[in-house]
Amino acid sequence: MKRVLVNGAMGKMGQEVVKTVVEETEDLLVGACDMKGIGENIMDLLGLKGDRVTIYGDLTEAIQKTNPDVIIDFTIPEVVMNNIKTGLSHKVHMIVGTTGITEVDLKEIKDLAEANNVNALIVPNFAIGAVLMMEFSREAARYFKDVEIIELHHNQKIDAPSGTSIKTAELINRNMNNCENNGINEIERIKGARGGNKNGVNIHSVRLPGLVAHQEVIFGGEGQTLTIRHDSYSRKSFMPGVKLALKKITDINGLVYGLEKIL
Ligand SMILES: NC(=O)C1=CN([C@@H]2O[C@H](COP(=O)(O)OP(=O)(O)OC[C@H]3O[C@@H](n4cnc5c(N)ncnc54)[C@H](OP(=O)(O)O)[C@@H]3O)[C@@H](O)[C@H]2O)C=CC1
Ligand SMILES: O=C(O)C1=N[C@H](C(=O)O)C[C@H](O)C1
Repeated sequence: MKRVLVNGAMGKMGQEVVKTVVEETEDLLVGACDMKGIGENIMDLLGLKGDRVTIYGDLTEAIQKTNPDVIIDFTIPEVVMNNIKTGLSHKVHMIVGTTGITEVDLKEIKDLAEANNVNALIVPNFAIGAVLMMEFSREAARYFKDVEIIELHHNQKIDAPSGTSIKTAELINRNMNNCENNGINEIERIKGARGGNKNGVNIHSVRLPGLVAHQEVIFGGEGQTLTIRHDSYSRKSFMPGVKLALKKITDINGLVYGLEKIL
């Protein structure tokens, strides 16, 4: 049984994770941290049965008061690296779903995890379908020279493009040597109309109420296109991945990036 602290516990993902840890795992929720509900009992707030779990407003204090084995972080890109450093330096394993972690950050996380003899599992997308969509896209990239990504999310999402689309572009780029430029001098009449570009792959971000988390990867070739699409219709789609991460966090060694590595 692991002692679990959820950071960002009152957010959209955090609440779902808290419920899942309490109701669907053998692990023990010992702490919660968020900017909302500080001092309150999250069990009451979310209508859950069990002992009191206080919401702290400061991660260091939460760690000191609750002595967790694992922190699950779903906060915001601006603070996630600080959270990871705080957790690892207190020798707590980190499971991180929050976006905004760069390749440079990953190197720093790896070193810190190893120095403190704890593990960090960084997962851009916990939905198994999304992991497969990324894997299939990486494979398809061997056979096409042109690709664009459309990612679509709920209108409360603060960052763009999504972490998933960035990881997809990185994976595609490893297998596609020629996705940089088709040689046309394009005229972009409205700035941003052609999206942003990561590793030679254009990414277009849609934000609308009604959506949860969706992505299309469209490959183009002569006379044909191949579309690989994944849809998360509810945040429940991420929970099997979170539970798997919780199960495996003590078995991995140092830093692991991506759910596919522990499937
Ligand atoms: N890997 C995956 O599979 C998934 C990843 N995500 C990512 O997870 C992150 C969270 O998403 P979501 O739940 O939708 O976002 P929310 O905005 O709903 O939740 C974030 C929560 O973190 C809180 N928070 C902000 N700063 C801190 C801090 N310093 N310490 C503790 N808590 C803090 C926020 O409080 P307040 O609002 O008061 O600032 C809020 O309650 C995003 O980066 C998102 O992209 C989302 C879904 C799946
Ligand atoms: O903010 C979200 O909702 C999501 N964020 C992650 C991302 O940016 O890729 C994962 C998923 O798409 C949901």
